[in-house]
Amino acid sequence: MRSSMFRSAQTALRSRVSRSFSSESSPDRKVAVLGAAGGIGQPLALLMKLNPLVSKLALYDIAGTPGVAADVSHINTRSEVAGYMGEDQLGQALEGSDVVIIPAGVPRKPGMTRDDLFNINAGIVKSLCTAIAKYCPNALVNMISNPVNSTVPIAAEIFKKAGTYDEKKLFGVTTLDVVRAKTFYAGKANVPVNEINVPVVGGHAGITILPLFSQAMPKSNALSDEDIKALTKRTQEGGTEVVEAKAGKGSATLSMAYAGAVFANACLKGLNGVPDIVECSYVQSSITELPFFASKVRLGKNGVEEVLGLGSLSDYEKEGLEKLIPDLKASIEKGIKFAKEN
Ligand SMILES: NC(=O)c1ccc[n+]([C@@H]2O[C@H](COP(=O)([O-])OP(=O)(O)OC[C@H]3O[C@@H](n4cnc5c(N)ncnc54)[C@H](O)[C@@H]3O)[C@@H](O)[C@H]2O)c1
Ligand SMILES: O=C(O)C[C@H](O)C(=O)O
Repeated sequence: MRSSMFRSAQTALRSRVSRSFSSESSPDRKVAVLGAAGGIGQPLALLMKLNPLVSKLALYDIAGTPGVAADVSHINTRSEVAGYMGEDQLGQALEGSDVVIIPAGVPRKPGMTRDDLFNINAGIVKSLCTAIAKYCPNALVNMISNPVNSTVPIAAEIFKKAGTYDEKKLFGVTTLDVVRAKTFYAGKANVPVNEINVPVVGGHAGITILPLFSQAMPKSNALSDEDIKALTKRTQEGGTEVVEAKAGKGSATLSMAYAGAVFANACLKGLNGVPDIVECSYVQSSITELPFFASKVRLGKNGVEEVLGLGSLSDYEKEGLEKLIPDLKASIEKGIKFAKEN
């Protein structure tokens, strides 16, 4: 009698606990991080381990993942963690993935542009995307490796060649530009940083990064045209600011891991059917003459549900948009050419 009372009390307690951690009842989701032992990869692995929407976390790199995986796996959160090292284990890392995040590749040093990374990173992205097409063709791909303006078109071409391309599932991660725009705007306009929304459109390099401060919410009347120009320039050069401060030790890693985790979380929520998930991302697009463009995107069960338009732009932003088109076009064409020829 007492033991059956004890058992039913235990069952009630267990269901109360599982209700209070509603994530435990959210669907199983596998996330793979490719380049997981790197400067971005490690803190991103940590942040994804903290995400209750993740049930399996696969950490892949060419070296160093057993240690990172062992370390992260001791954290008492939902996901099971496994490390995979070397090409032989790439298939296993990818199989069954819902979201694949790619921060694999070399970072900039002072004096370099993101395009200077093309020669090395294009090849890395090509081989990783070839494996994605084979082992998890339905996964949402979050591309972080630079130059994003070219690596996303490369990925699209590789998937087309493999016959698995779905434009709804390929994303260039430009969230760090949004994170920066919000931080810099809050500092200047003296508004609470956690309430700010600023769309950033275009691409992810120099003048192709176009923050739309005219659409910033909450609005601030305290900013002059000169302030907006300075904020725009700082957002466009945010990556270079970090590269120079790190003085040869790489580029943004911690803020990028945060931004990557924010974007992956949005993808997971969309997959799980949470409504109204909108983030800026560099995706296949028809809102300008360019085949790829970053703008606000509504995320859903299949990835991109809707690519949102640009909204109304200030004259300064219209000018910025016109200027960025040839730059971004050239980077897209370079990526496509590489993928077609290699
Ligand atoms: N999209 C963005 O906003 C953004 C922001 C910051 C950095 N980045 C880019 O992210 C990339 C990574 O930066 P990082 O600072 O982490 O560099 P890092 O050198 O610290 O780490 C890169 C990792 O990639 C791994 N790697 C190399 N080739 C690989 C392969 N074939 N398969 C799997 N892993 C491989 C390396 O072993 C290393 O661990 C760079 O290209 C950088 O420019 C993009
Ligand atoms: O600037 C870089 O090279 C890295 C990244 O693209 C960034 O914006 O921080």
